[in-house]
Amino acid sequence: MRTSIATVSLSGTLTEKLAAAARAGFDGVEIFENDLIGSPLSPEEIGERAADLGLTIDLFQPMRDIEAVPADEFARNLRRAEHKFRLMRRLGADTVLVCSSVSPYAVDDDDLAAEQLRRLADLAQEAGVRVAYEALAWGRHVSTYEHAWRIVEAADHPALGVCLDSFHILARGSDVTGIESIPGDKIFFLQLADAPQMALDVLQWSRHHRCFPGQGDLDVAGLVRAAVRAGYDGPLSLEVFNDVFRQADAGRTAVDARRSLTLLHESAGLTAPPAPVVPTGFAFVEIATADTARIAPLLTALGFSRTARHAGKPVDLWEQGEARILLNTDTGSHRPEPSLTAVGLESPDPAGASARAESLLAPVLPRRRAPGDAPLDAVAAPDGTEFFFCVTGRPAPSEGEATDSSGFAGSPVRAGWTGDFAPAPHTPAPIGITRVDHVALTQPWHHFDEATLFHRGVLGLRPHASVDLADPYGLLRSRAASNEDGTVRIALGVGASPTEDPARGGRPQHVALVTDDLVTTVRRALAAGARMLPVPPNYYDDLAAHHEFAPGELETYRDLGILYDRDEKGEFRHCYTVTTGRVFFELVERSGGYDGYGARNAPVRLAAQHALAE
Ligand SMILES: O=C(O)c1ccc(O)c(O)c1
Ligand SMILES: [Mg+2]
Repeated sequence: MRTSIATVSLSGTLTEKLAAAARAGFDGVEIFENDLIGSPLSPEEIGERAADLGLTIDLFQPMRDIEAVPADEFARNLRRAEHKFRLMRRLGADTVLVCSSVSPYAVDDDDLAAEQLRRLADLAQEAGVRVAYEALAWGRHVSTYEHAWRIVEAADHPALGVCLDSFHILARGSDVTGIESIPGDKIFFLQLADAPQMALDVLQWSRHHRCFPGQGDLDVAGLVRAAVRAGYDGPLSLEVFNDVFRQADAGRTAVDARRSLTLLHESAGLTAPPAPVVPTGFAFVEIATADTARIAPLLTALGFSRTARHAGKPVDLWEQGEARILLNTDTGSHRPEPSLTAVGLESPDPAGASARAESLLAPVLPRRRAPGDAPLDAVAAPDGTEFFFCVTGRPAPSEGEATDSSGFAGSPVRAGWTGDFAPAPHTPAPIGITRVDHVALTQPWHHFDEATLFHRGVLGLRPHASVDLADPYGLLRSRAASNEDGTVRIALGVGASPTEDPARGGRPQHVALVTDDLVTTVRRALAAGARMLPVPPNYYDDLAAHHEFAPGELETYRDLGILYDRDEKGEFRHCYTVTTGRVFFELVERSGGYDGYGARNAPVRLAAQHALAE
């Protein structure tokens, strides 16, 4: 279906908003009156600008407090409407949105509302425009779509229909199946917005916390399906009032919005992008550092060995079990401190994953690869982290196929990305780490919703509930996304962080590593010289109040700085290294199907990191 976006959803001047919407691939826009009033361009010039950009003006809005008012008030409203209808002709907009009245003069009289809307529609018809009546969830007497439709049906005028807005409908918990009994040609417009579930006054909720479909908790796709079944064939238009988007870069927001609509088309059973490809594990985590000496000793103490070096680039592969870390010293001058720059995801279909990413407007990265390297498909996430779709340990090609000088088969059938690496002599000294558990990526505060949608839509992960974690200097919001069996887990965090140091390039990220026996692994790490994060004794007093431990168990945890959590399924033991540059490591032991991340311990960890950074 055609796509549209309300100018209120984007930041900037009207011309900036139009340009951003067009660049992101929208077909049309809803023009908010305030954007027009504040523009130096005449209505004709705005219409021309939109047309030059290939955008239609699908809606002009809003007109307020029109209906069910005393006669003298209504006469003034008609005068105002006449003026606006002329403006719409100059602009080239043929539909106007009329919100249900919030006026103190409005009376609870459906017959009067229908009669006055009919007279408004007469005037609109003369001016060659149509009126779409929308029930605001906080309308004085009309606050549901069913009620708005009863009035429109009674008015029975060809230039009068309803505007359905998913926020107003779903925020009130209305049943959307009633939409199917509205004739499709009387649904003049469909506005779409999602929102996180909040126990908030509905007006405040609507004006500040709307988000793009797929970023909140409302079933926007179900509503779209109902409207399509009713026969609606107009644009799917995003109308998102959001404090963050009002400040963010309009170009980026428009791309995020357009991605949301593509995913909405998919979940509503309309057109679908290439199918999602769910990753099946971590292939590698890449840390960039100008100087490997900054991080190599820690990796060694954690039991990693440098097993291979890239044939053509200054990149070392460090391995232990199935945990693989790339140390990349090709950082340029802007990233001297160790930082987490890329994640390799095991993909059953890298080309398919890349095709989906591209159709969802994810920035597909230039290959920057030498001829002969294994092809790697990669995209940039909203925080700049590069995600590679790869296959590790692809079976060696059969006898007789061409091999290159390194002994590996030539492209395209070669041993996956590891085929680009030449083995390095090493003596393994593992300490029990088996694989990567999760990667924690801190997000720029104004890209959190975008990042959630990206990880779900582009990477094929399922987002979990968002949790708020107390930090001595603020609140950290964290939201994990994972595949079904938990072999890929990414924790997205945003908010103040005690160890944030802009001079070092931002907040720390971390890599969590799995061990089946944390106590033994930590002892070995400490013996090998790893510096672990000290945990205050008060934490263990508190732990003793909450749980019973075997004799000596709690003391062991206290000695080693191990944190503990339990859920209905199992137990979680974890601890942290100190931070190096922008990176630290977590060691985790999950047992019995524990599915969380130790959220209750996060405030202690954040405080401990802060204490150390002082
Ligand atoms: O918040 C408002 O006033 C408002 C205005 C126009 C809309 O379409 C809407 O959904 C809300
Ligand atoms: Mg609306």
